Amino acid sequence: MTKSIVGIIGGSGLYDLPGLHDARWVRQETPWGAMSDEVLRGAIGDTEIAFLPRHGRGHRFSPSDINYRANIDGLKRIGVTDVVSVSATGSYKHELAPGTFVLIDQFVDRTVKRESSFFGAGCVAHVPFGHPTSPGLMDRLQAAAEAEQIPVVRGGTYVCMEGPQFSTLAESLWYKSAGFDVVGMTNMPEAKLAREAEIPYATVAMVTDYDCWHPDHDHVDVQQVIKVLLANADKARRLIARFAKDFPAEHPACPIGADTALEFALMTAPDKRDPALLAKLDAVAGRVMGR
Ligand SMILES: CSC[C@H]1O[C@H](OP(=O)(O)O)[C@H](O)[C@@H]1O
Ligand SMILES: Nc1ncnc2[nH]cnc12
Repeated sequence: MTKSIVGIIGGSGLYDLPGLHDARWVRQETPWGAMSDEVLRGAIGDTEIAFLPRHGRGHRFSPSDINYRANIDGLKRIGVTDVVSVSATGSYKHELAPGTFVLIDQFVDRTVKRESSFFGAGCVAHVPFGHPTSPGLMDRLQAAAEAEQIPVVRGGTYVCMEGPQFSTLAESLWYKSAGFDVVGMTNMPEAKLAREAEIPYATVAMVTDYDCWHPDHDHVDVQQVIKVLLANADKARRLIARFAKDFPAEHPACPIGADTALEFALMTAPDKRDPALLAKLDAVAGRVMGR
């Protein structure tokens, strides 16, 4: 049996998680460098929680500067079995108005300058990623939302741009015409790395604006984003608290096998693997090393 530890990665506007018992901020070292911040450890009900503010307390890291590998590796070292990301996003759909929560089921990665894999020269791996978020976690988030009477939209495509500037009008119209639902700057490569680390991942996207395509909203600015974030932060915390409280003590197997993603993924022959890289992969790939 693997004991559940629920990881929450808080995005813009969500830099702590009040209401944890036995709460303490804990520093976690990783071979990939520094995490965005210390991790807030504690519990909600009987469920152990590890909360990480993605941009660091005080919002110190821009989306391109976040050390996503350190963040995911650090959570893995702590024993986190499942991760929920809470993220601010722009919307490409009239019906996904500011204040709407969307459970993301697909991503499009438009980032260009981020380390997006733990693997590479010396140990090559290809994990399946057709379904990047875990339907098991989405079911539980949906149930938590229903219990808290928080409306959520199930399913949506999140396009991840590099930023930090918001989109041009041409980009915004392009993403909208492609059928994407929301835009953000952070969930890639985070979700890819979680999959490589065999941690089921889900995203609650909080719509904060209509980006710049909307005829009544000429451009997006941070002030407007923060206003919507603050108005919805309480709702997000209630959703997370209920989700965590109802989470099973034993890690529930991911229905799409995100927690065994490395099973057939390693390509490099055992005798050709680079010992230095293997040493760094002890947490992420320890389960399958030596095969
Ligand atoms: C403050 S608006 C732009 C900022 O917010 C989102 O971050 P997160 O996903 O961590 O909530 C977006 O991706 C940008 O980083
Ligand atoms: N319009 C937008 N574009 C990119 N990231 C965002 N985060 C919140 N709103 C956003």
